Amino acid sequence: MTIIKVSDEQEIINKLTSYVQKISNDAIYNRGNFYIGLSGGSVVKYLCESLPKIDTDWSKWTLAFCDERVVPEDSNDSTFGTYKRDLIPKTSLKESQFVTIKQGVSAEEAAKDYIEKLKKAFGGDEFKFDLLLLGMGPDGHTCSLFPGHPLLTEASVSVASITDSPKPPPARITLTFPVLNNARNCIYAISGSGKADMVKRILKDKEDLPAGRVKPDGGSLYWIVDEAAAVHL
Ligand SMILES: O=C(O)[C@H](O)[C@@H](O)[C@H](O)[C@H](O)COP(=O)(O)O
Repeated sequence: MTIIKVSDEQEIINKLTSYVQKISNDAIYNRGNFYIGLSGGSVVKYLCESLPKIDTDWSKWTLAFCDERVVPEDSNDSTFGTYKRDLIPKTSLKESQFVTIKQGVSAEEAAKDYIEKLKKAFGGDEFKFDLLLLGMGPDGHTCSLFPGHPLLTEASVSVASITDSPKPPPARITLTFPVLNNARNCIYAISGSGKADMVKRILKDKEDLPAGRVKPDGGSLYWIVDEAAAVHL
């Protein structure tokens, strides 16, 4: 694991630009494509600033979601909806390059459908992402994997549904830990004093919290943390 302390959010954005550029171009050079998993929350604004600065072959990108809210795409709560509005226009990405959730169905149905969509995208049932971009909530959750929730030990499915998310909206789908820990690279982008306690508990005290359970087998893990969030490290 590599902890990268930066001064502020702008530096988080700059670091994301350089890391995602290197990882994406390595993937495209070595395998001809790049599979990235996107999160919601504050990481969205970082990525909508950093990704358009990248020099890459956008046509080789497949973009999926580490988790997604089960809401209409035009809802302000839709993670894809936000990337569609704030990222796509700044790049040559097409909507069809995004693996999006089925609309108008239950969270359970959306999760099952998402597995089928990922199988098509990856050409098989091993979902090995080149990069997952992750956030962490103040309670130590990541994706839609929350402390004390039964999904923390879910390993029989790659994508699970939740209808009691402590973070609204309640209905979501989420990648499960076997997929997260099968990634080649995972990057957390974390900022603000509101995360400082949890950053300390996970990175310094080694407490067992969901965001700390992301340890990609044979992959690389980076925590990009600004000064305010890293104050106790
Ligand atoms: O859809 C979501 O809500 C996210 O995927 C979620 O896991 C997010 O990354 C964390 O809640 C951190 O969000 P903040 O960075 O906004 O605190």
